[in-house]
Amino acid sequence: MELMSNDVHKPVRCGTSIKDGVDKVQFWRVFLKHYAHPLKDWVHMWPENPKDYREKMGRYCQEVKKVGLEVMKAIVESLELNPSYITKEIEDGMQVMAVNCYPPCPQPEIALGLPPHSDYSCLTILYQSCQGLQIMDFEDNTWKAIPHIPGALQVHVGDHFEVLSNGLYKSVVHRATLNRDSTRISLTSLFSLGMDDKMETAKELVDDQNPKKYRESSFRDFLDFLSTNDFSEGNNNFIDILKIKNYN
Ligand SMILES: O=C(O)CCC(=O)C(=O)O
Ligand SMILES: [Fe+2]
Repeated sequence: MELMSNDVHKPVRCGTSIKDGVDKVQFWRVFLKHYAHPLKDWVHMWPENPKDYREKMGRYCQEVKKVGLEVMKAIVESLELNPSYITKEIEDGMQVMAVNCYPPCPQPEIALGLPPHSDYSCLTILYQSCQGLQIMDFEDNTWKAIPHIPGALQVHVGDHFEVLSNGLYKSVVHRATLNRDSTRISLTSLFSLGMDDKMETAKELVDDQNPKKYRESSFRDFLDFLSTNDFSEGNNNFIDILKIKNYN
């Protein structure tokens, strides 16, 4: 498998778990990840099999990007920021597509497909083929299963919108659970600014009463974090290293 790689900086790669053979704890997942925007820059690097993969996934990526942009613009507007605020950077930004496959697991109660985490993105749009996604409800600190509704897409705020909004929006903590008898597939589309564009808290949302709560960071900063973070050692969230301690 020529695309197998633990190098998280590769624009197209597949693997098992998160960094198989590197992390101490392994997760019950096989995945393919690839960049998707602008499509023409990346599509030739995607798998050639199945034969219609590039065409169908290309279409999905372009359509889901349109939905993502609408939602992201609405969030920026809800923060009462100028509508043109970072819109161009978001439009031109990165789109990463993760195709996750979780095979049937003989002991689903003692394993996970993915550990609890929040996404680094501004926004994530997820499709699941059957139930398995859970989100942490901080009202009562319990996991809530996201029901499988055919054709429905799940939308998550990611770390970079938590940073932009100075914590008015919180990134969604989620995990992937497993099924005993069936394979589960999810398609995760992550939208962020460009590779080296720093996401920072909107200046309009910072004043004496509301000090800046987060450090700025880019998608590349996240990848550097991912390449060294061991998900078995607890403190796994990118957002936690962005938090300015006195204010969080
Ligand atoms: O498979 C799922 O439901 C979750 C996938 C996910 O969290 C991710 O790809 O970041
Ligand atoms: Fe995720």
